Amino acid sequence: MDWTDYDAALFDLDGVLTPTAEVHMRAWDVMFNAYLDERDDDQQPYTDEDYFAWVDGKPRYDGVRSFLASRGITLPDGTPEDAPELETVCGLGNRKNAAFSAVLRDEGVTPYPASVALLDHLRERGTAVAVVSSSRNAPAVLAAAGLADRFEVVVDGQVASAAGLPGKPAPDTYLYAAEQLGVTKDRAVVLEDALSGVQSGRAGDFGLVVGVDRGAGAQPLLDGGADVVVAELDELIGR
Ligand SMILES: O=P(O)(O)OC[C@H]1O[C@@H](O)[C@H](O)[C@@H](O)[C@@H]1O
Repeated sequence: MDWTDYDAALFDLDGVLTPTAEVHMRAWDVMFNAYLDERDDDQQPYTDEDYFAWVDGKPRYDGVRSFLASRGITLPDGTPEDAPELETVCGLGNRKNAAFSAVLRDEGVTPYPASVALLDHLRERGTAVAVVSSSRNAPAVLAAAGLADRFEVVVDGQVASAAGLPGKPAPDTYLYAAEQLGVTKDRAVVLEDALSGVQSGRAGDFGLVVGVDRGAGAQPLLDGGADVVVAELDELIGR
């Protein structure tokens, strides 16, 4: 890869820099299956395919809404302050968050070594870097992974909501990060593991969209808008 063509790398976090997409995935599975069991309308279980199709990469409550809609279920939105016991979109999202936070607290996070190798390379060559994550937990995950001081710009779920930016697959959070770094979109690379994430990079017309296949599948990522798909980020170390 020739980095002289680019001024910045915009990284998704969960599943790109840290193996936390797995933790999100497990927490969603436990929460949605418990919820579907509670209902009396004979729903099929929630599966990993449901995660990749409806939830992966999206902001918390958008993921809940998308999955429920796929099953013909509509709940009141509620508000982000809703208690986890409430049967609302926000209540269910917050139920899942309790499970995610417990794993983060008990197990910590180790970043992918190959991703840290690419960050080291970009630091050496002076390429600007930002994190663009749908997650409201991104600052806590970055801190737990020892990566917080690597990024000057972090656009997470809280920042997006405060700035009124629509989440992935809309391009707005990535465009906002590029603007914060003072780089143009054609000189910026988006790195993403989720279908909604590569769609966001494509919709923003960025210089390069890199898909990282952590389970979404290389072909779906290419079809969604990735220019190239890699298994590990150190494949991108180059000039
Ligand atoms: O941590 P939060 O705010 O609930 O965000 C959830 C989402 O954060 C994203 O980064 C993950 O890719 C999603 O899969 C996850 O569902």
